[in-house]
Amino acid sequence: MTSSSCSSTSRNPSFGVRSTPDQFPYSPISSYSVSSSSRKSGSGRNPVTLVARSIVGAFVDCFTPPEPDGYKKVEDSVAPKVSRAKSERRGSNRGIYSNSTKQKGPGSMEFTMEEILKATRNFSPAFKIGQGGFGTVYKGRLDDGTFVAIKRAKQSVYDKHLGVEFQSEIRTLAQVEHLHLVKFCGYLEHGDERIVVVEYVPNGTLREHLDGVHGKVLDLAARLDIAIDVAHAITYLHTYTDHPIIHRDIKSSNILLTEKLRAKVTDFGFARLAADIDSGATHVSTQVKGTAGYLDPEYLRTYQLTEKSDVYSFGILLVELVTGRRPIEPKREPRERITAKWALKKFNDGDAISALDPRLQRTVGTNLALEKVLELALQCLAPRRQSRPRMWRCGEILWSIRKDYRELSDSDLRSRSSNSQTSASVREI
Ligand SMILES: Nc1ncnc2c1ncn2[C@@H]1O[C@H](COP(=O)(O)OP(=O)(O)OP(=O)(O)O)[C@@H](O)[C@H]1O
Repeated sequence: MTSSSCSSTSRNPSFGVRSTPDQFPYSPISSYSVSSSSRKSGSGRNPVTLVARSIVGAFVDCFTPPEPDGYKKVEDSVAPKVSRAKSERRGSNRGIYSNSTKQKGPGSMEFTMEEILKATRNFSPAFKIGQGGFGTVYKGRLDDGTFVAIKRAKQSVYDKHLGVEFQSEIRTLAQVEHLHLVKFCGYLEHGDERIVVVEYVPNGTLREHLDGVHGKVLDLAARLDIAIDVAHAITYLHTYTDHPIIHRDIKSSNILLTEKLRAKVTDFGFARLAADIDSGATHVSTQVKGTAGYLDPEYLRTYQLTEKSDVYSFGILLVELVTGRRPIEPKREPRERITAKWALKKFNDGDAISALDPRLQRTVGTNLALEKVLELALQCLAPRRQSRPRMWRCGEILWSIRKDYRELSDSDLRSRSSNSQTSASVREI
């Protein structure tokens, strides 16, 4: 098998591909419930209320004013330089990916420049599908007919990070395989060129769908499916063998959708193996990375990176899913600018429904699911990481929310159809 394939069997065994792609080490539990009445009372005794209050405070304390577009990457800005020891450790990996291993053997994941140029028609602008922090993204077609996304690093990324980020993304992508993570197809390191080839996911990003770019509004059932897919993908990363992987940049523009509106998490540029992070005696990360609006305030304060930082970003994503709004909306009136703070205050006041995306239909099932999703978001956004649930637990809770939502929607549908049958027979009489 050559690199011109994006099937899982093309993996180079030396990367240690996991053999169980979509295993999910737990079963759904339907015992999760929300008592909206106790929350409404605002007595302050309900732990959820207490957490809500401290979260609202934390948003005020920790919020960093956004760049004009509200979505600028935070990169290296507050962080000390990578230690020499760390750079050297990373440098020692170069042999795996560098041009010195240019001979392509069976099972190689290294593409040739010719293959890339052919697939993108010489990086034709007509094949360009996106632009991100890493560089330009092209849609390409391999010789076997497979469509792929070809991510070409911009020069500044290469200059600034000396390929570290590239190698980080390659190392991570090559090790993971899960139905809801974009599949890695291969890479190219050639002179100043750094290129990653991944599975092409055809239906745009979650953010585009929430913005209505693709026409049809995502209904709540699809949004719950997406939340569950993402929870499963991150659980997989966090429970990855002995070395949990922390994604570090969970956000709606990093969730790609398939034609069936199922999610695939992408952009491992910032991902780190927990072993990498914790290799120093201090357990302190050397670089703060992520996207404004999604960043864990405790990570910002302490530089300590754990899986719970992804849980925090996931909490922001949950709020985005039910409100439809971006995490930061600079054009809104001040009390609505930080979406999570605004929505959780509504929830805390017993008025969650007014935070619901206005394009979603208001039904009993929708209201209940909305409340439960916001309660979960509240837990994910707890200021102290110890109070946040683990990612697998988020998956379980969401599974249960979806189950209840489906049951309520079905019974709603049944009662509507029996009502319409009754009125039809009344008319006949
Ligand atoms: N695998 C893919 N399949 C289809 N389209 C993709 C794929 N990967 C990226 N894209 C498109 O290219 C765009 C840019 O992707 P990229 O991951 O480089 O940047 P980003 O996540 O949007 O931004 P940043 O890197 O700054 O976080 C995406 O928004 C998406 O439209």
